[in-house]
This record gives sequence, structure tokens and C-alpha cells, in this order.
Amino acid sequence: MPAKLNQLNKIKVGIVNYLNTKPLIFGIQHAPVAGELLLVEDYPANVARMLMEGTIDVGLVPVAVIPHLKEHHIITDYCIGCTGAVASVAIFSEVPIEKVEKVLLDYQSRTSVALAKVLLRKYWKTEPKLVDTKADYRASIKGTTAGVVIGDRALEQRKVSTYLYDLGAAWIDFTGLPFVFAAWVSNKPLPADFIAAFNEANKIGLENIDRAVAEHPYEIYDLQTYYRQNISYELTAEKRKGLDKFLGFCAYESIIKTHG
Ligand SMILES: C=C(O[C@@H]1C=C(C(=O)O)C=C[C@H]1O)C(=O)O
Repeated sequence: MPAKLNQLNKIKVGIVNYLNTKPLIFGIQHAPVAGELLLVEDYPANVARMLMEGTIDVGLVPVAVIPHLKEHHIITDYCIGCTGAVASVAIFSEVPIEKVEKVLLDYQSRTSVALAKVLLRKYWKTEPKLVDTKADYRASIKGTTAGVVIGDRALEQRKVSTYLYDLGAAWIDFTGLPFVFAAWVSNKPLPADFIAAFNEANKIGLENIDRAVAEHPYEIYDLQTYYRQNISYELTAEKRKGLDKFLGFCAYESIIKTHG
């Protein structure tokens, strides 16, 4: 039996509050399932925290937290992924990557900071100092200090930094596999009819990209390109292979860290 949900009997759904989820939000709000759920928006690290703490039942969470969940179920055929350059996840810097001495890690991210660690070590084969951040740190991206930036702030940072190393493109060059940044994950079994209706809502969103674009005028980056060429929303078998490979790297890297 699915676990008891909140008093309103609505399923609490957490979603990332970046532009890349606007088509999905459009679908969820316009689909019949809208009345069965409460939508909470926050940045990825917070959506992950809410799912771990159990204040939401399902969330579009950074995949890097999957190994930290006591129970997890990947639901739906949709995700935030890429099959080429993702545009909104990159290491930004003023010097080429081999000259970078320090990398500031985006406090809003869980997946991309782990991906940056894997790629710096295995793909670029450099060992800069890695520094966690707490608040906006983008003004500190200068000289030999680079920064991982994700989401809308990354689309802005494209106009600022001299060098941009797209982590989606680098992963694909490194592994030959697509990448999954975030997936719909529940922390308890959910009713099958809800899952089916929620899956359909995601599909409706992706069929209405033009309307999502029209509702969110944005000058900094072309959202048609972003939604149709950079972000790839289908959770395909190839993407699941990329996801498994990434989680394998993460486990291996943390073993190295734990045992020196
Ligand atoms: C591609 C992106 O993927 C995001 C990156 C995440 C992360 O790094 O933890 C989490 C959720 C995704 O929405 C992006 O937001 O730019």
C-alpha cells in the first residue's frame, strides 16, 4: 500500500525553479493531475533536501542524491538531461582550464558539482582546489578562480566569463553517453494512477513548449534553442546508461576520498 500522504491527500511535488522546468510546470498545471498535487518550487539542492527530509513525496531532484535516499523510485519517462551541450551547466573562468587554480562550487547544485569533480579529475586531469559556496559567489569568478554555475545564473554568466566549459558536452565527449542532471524521484511508492497521470502531464508540457516560451519572455538566451536543443527531457535507455555510469563514478570517487 502506498504510504499515507499529507492531510489534504494531495501529493507534494517539488520542482526546480529554473527556466528549464517551465515547460514541465506548464504541463503539470494544465493537466487533469493538477488537482491531485501541491507544487513546491525551489533550487535543486533544496528540492533534494526536502525529498530527503520527507516534506515532499516526489521531486525533480539532482540525481547525485539518489544514493543518499533511504528509499527511492524513479518515476516518469522525463528528466532534465542533455545529449550535447546543455548551455546552463558549465565551469566558467577567465583563464583556460589548465590554468585554473581554484573552482567555486555552486551551492544550488548537487549533480553538477559532482560532475565537475569527476570531469576535472578524469577528463581534464587537473586538480584545482575545490571550494564550496553558500551565497552568490559569481563576482569571485576572476583571475585563476573559476566557478561551476548552473541554471538561469549560468545563462547570465555566459555573457560575463571569457571561458565556458560546458559540462554536458564534456561528459558526452568523455563517455559517449548522454547525461541526466535531475529526475523525478519519489521517497515512497506512489499510486500507479497518479504516476500515469503525472507522466502524461510532463508529456503535455513538452508538447506545449511554444506556450511556455511565450509565457516567459527572456532576452539573455533563446529559450526555443534551450528547450529543444540543449535540454533533453526524455529519460531514454541511453540516458539511464549515462546515469548509471555517473553514479558509478560518484561511488568510486567517494571510496577514494574515504580511504585516502
Ligand atoms: C541542466 C540543469 O540541470 C540542473 C542541475 C542540477 C544540479 O546540478 O544539481 C539539478 C537539477 C537540474 O535542474 C540546469 O539547471 O542548468
